Amino acid sequence: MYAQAIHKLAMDIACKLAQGMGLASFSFEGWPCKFRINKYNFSPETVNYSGVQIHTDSGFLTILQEDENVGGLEVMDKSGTFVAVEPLPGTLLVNLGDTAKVWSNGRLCNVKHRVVCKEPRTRMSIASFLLGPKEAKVEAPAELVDSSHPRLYVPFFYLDYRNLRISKELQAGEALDFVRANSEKEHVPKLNKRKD
Ligand SMILES: O=C(O)CCC(=O)C(=O)O
Ligand SMILES: [Fe+2]
Repeated sequence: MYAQAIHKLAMDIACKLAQGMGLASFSFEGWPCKFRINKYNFSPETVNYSGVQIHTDSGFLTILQEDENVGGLEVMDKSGTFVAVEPLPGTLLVNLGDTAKVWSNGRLCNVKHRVVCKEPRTRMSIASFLLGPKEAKVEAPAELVDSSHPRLYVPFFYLDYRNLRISKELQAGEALDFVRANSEKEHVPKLNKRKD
């Protein structure tokens, strides 16, 4: 089954990322996946218009199966320039989200991206998101925190953070400012407390 295979792949990639950071025994058990099939009804009227506005993904990592024929995905590079991702049949594309940035204590980058209508053809994509832990808080493991790498973000529940992004309408990673450690913004304590 596609969903099972992609979930396993997402877990494998996450484990390899953790291994690469010296955390060979870190487990992503209990980090759920969510799947979304995107259909863009692009037409002559929508050419050059936005299909999906600039955003980061809120979870840990995303595996994108892009349309094999119709491009449109653009990824922002370090200089702030959008780079088009051309369709490449037989490949999957992986990008990291806000949760990866927090979990890695700022070492991994949450990539900004968007979809633009390039041509008047229907475009499909499948996005598979490895989100944040369901029961535990999102936080950098102790191994990634020391005096030269102080903890950058206060631990939070993934769902609270996702709701914060939605309520503040900050979809491109700016909501991370609200969970920054030593933030002078007042809203950190206002992250909704979970009832359980
Ligand atoms: O359709 C795409 O290529 C990207 C979709 C996307 O960024 C998303 O669903 O978060
Ligand atoms: Fe996305």
